[in-house]
Amino acid sequence: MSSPPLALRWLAASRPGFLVVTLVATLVGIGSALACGVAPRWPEALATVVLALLTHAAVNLHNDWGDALIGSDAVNTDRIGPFTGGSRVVQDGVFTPGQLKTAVQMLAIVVVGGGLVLAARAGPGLLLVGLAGLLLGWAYSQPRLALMSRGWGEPAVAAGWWLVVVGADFVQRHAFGEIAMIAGVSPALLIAAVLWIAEFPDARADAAVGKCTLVVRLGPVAAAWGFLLLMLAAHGWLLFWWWRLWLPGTAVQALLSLAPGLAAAVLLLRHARDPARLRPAIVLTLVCAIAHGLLLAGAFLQVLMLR
Ligand SMILES: CC(C)=CCC/C(C)=C/CC/C(C)=C/CC/C(C)=C/CC/C(C)=C/CC/C(C)=C/CC/C(C)=C/CC/C(C)=C/COP(=O)(O)OP(=O)(O)O
Repeated sequence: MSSPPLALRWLAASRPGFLVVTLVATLVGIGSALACGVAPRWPEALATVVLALLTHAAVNLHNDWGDALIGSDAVNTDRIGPFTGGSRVVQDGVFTPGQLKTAVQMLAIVVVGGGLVLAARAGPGLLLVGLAGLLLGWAYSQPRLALMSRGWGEPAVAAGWWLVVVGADFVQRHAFGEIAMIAGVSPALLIAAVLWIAEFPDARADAAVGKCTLVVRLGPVAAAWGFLLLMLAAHGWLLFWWWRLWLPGTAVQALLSLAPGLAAAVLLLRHARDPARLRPAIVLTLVCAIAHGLLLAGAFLQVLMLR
């Protein structure tokens, strides 16, 4: 059987399904600025979305490179594809680790170049955001720093996607926006929840190669309760700031994502020790994170339309 075209192979390696969370995070950031009355800058908004997606793709390829080096994906026989255990492009012989590294470097050049152009227009604050985000994405999988192996991977993921919301808002506003800083927290925590639940099927392989994620460190039962806590914290955060009138009245609709989130938590608590049965819970967590971001972005859009 002939293999798919090169472009499609690279697209598959970037794990396109997960890129949706980045698209949604940029929409939350752009929305928060526009809802505050900032006049839209559409070319910059488009550049924000494209650069953020390229950054996420680079981080995913870099992670496949890092996982290939430490061997976690190679020994992983429990993965629930396509959600856990990496893209497997190295293990399936599609690309070598060297090719992944070159692709990451090329994407990094494009992202830094594009980011500098955006920063020249929006202000130097974007350099801070961009640098912090790129460092987090790199340090997560870089074998010497390996945040993912030290129990720092989950906070790094939350921080990375919080920066996406704050950065997308900054590009529109040309300043740091408090609303984006507040609104970015719940989507960021829910994206960390996606990583958290995906660590359950991978835990055996991760532990075998010393990739001590929080799920490996806590063990399945405590980690399942931790997941529930994360769900409640994300939605509780939104409720708190909505109650304090910092978020628009329409933002309360984003609490609807608690339904799939709680369903995922119940399934996880039931099957924490039997991760092969977690596919529905992983899908529900993804639905929760994406729905939450879309409902929040939609809430900002409604404010704009009511003006
Ligand atoms: C030199 C200099 C100052 C440069 C700065 C240039 C600059 C301004 C760049 C910014 C460019 C951009 C994107 C501008 C647009 C405005 C935005 C959106 C700014 C945000 C800035 C930014 C770069 C944010 C990056 C955020 C991200 C996505 C960070 C990554 C976080 C992170 C640790 C992710 C890990 C995810 C992975 C791969 C998880 C899988 O892990 P694993 O457990 O191994 O699972 P599996 O086994 O399944 O593989």
